[in-house]
Amino acid sequence: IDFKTTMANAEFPSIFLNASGVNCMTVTEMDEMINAACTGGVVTKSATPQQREGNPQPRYYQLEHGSINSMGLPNEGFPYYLDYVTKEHAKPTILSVAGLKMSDNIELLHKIQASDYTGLTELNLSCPNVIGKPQVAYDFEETDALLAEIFSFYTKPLGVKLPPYFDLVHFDQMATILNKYPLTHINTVNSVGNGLWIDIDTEKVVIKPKQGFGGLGGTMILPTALANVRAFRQRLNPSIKIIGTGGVTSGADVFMHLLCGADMVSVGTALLHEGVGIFQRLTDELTTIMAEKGYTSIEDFRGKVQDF
Ligand SMILES: CC(C)(C)CCc1c(C(=O)O)[nH]c(=O)[nH]c1=O
Repeated sequence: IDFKTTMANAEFPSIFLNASGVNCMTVTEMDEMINAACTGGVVTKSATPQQREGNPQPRYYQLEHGSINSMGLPNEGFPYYLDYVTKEHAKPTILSVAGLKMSDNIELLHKIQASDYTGLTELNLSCPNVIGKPQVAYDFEETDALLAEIFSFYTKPLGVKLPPYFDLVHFDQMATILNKYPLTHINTVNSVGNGLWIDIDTEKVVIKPKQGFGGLGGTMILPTALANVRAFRQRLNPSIKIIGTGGVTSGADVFMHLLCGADMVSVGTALLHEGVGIFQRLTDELTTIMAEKGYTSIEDFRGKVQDF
């Protein structure tokens, strides 16, 4: 079965990607993603202007049904990732960027615009905002202003990474804003923000940063991820593609993301646990489901989830 997907000027040989942050910090990890079977390419760790150590450890913890993290944007710095994605690779790259403040985002996109990189870029809108205001993606005016400024000069393929929303009116408000801009895609969802887990033997939280508050990933966020993929597919211009992220551990989960309208599917927590072999397994499991249902192409069912 042909799992090839085109987004903007990039042809991905498979629908599968890593979720930014997992298996994409170094050249070695990014090359491993590209060279692995059944991957469509690689998404870089969100790059900040300078290299960052990130938060003190423990900053990631595996739960029974997922994960919690407060990594703090550890990364090798923007030049490292721009250099990597500008080189030739066997599969497409998506350069993820995250400013620590508004001016960082503008500065990074000016640099990409001026660079030789012609591939896709993804702006992580979970980036922090001014103190006292929520992350940018939860500040609709700020998101609108940021995208307006970016698209006043940026002409290369650009998508945004979104946190989950939990109110139908927020889906309406965010989609109204996103539909104003020539985005290649959205990537939804980022981790479910500020969860908390406790080790009852020690009665302590399980990660050190932020008094134990961290983003949730894995199986437990799949219903939230599916809702966000479907809600935005229903609301966004068809020209804006969707990378479905969140809670994928099986071919059935991939099938649900695709039924909700995802064009590509990325894997985070399960990739960290299983390694890049997971992409062959997901491909095999999805192929089996499609064969059982008599589907010969993803177009036979993409976005066709039915109401009850
Ligand atoms: C949460 C931020 C540190 C502002 C952005 C980076 C990021 C992180 C991280 O580096 O802590 N973890 C996530 O699950 N998603 C993210 O987007």
